[in-house]
Amino acid sequence: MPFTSDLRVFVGKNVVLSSAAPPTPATIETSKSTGRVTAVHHEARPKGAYADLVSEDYIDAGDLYILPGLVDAHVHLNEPGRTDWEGFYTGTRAAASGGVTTVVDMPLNSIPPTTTVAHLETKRAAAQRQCWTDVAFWGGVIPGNQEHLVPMVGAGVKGFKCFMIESGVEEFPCVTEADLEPAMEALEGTGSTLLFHAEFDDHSHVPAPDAPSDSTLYATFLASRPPAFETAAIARIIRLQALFPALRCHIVHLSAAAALPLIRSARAAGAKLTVETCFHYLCLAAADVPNGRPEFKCCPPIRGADNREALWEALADGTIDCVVSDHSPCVAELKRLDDGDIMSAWGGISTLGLGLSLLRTEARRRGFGIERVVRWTCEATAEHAGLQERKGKLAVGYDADLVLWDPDGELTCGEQITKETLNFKNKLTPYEGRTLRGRVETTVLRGRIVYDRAGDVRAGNRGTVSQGLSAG
Ligand SMILES: NC(=O)NC(NC(N)=O)C(=O)[O-]
Ligand SMILES: [Zn+2]
Ligand SMILES: [Zn+2]
Repeated sequence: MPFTSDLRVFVGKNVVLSSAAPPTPATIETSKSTGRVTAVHHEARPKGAYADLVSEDYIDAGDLYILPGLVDAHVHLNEPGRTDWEGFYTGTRAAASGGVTTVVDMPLNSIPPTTTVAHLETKRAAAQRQCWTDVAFWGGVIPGNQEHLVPMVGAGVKGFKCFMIESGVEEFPCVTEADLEPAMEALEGTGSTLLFHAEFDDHSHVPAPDAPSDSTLYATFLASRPPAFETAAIARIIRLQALFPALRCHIVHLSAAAALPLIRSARAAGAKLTVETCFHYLCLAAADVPNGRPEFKCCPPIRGADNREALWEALADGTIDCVVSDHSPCVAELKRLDDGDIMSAWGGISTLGLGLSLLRTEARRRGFGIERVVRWTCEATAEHAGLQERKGKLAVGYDADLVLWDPDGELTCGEQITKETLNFKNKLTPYEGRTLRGRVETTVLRGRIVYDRAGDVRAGNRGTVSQGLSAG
């Protein structure tokens, strides 16, 4: 009987179930009560095969592709404390509008930062009933919080971020090796992961005598955070990791291609080292950054076009595991839009909800199929965040998190006046005015529509907040 059926079916001609195969016809059966995938058939079954179902439970994607929902493993939602920069409601809504069904929140920029179990609970409480996606949390390692780390693992954080250079917010100081060693020792046996903001100024870098000094020039900022900061940090990480080989170490937001040989040789020697880069390092280049535009400021910086292409090669060969947004917004005043002072502006780029279209646009130009994009933004990020048993692909037992996606649809990022496609809170982004190819039409979280481009986000279909080892 239709009214008693627990079944909801998604059917498509072009379905990417995982990165293992290019788009193929498929039928995905889901349970409305559990929100999970219950069966996958490798054919597009007609409505007649499900005669009992009411039409809203038989969703035919037609010419749209069906992809797994993205897992964005690096997002700063900043609530509580800096909710005017971004919050759970607006941030996850922006995520859902871009096909992201899970975000993993960074431990800093909120007040308090996620550095104790009590602070984690404060953040979870703030997130309740606000989220359009599933949300999980990274913890933080700061000087002096080492006794809080193992309890935070027990409370469900997916790993820990630390900084090797100042973070930009005083509540989240950077660590020295003296802080790191006990933290790594404490974490080594837990199965957790340590994430490094890998920039370190060992003062070996001497600025060129003709280095620019005008603080509105992008070149001034670029010269102030050279690749040597990243290579020095990564060399230290590799050296430290050798002391704690069972602890997986992860480099967040890699920008400098100069560090790739170090990473390759450490991995070849068996180091448990993983790496992410960001949409902006793959889609932008220093020469395209206008002066006086701090929307393009992030740390480490966007470098040259050759560097960008070397990052693509490293993605292709698996040296870089995954791609994330590092959505780290702030209010307009701190971006110094009034005077364009990039040196004083907040470092962080806003991208949440644009990543799939951005990466697809650039990947296609380089000959990569959509299944590779699924690898880098769904599967590998789910693995990195320890969510790979429920998230990142469409298979029996997995959450029914999926995206109906138009490969040819145009997405214009924020027209000057309406900025209507930018769903995050502070509508400042380096992509403003760009037209991308590939557009999310509908986002489904655990079998329920949470975003529909035509109808916008539907009230009442909210995500839930992670309480434990899965995002849900
Ligand atoms: N305090 C921050 O949010 N920093 C972030 N800022 C960037 N990436 O510019 C980051 O992840 O390091
Ligand atoms: Zn960072
Ligand atoms: Zn970040």
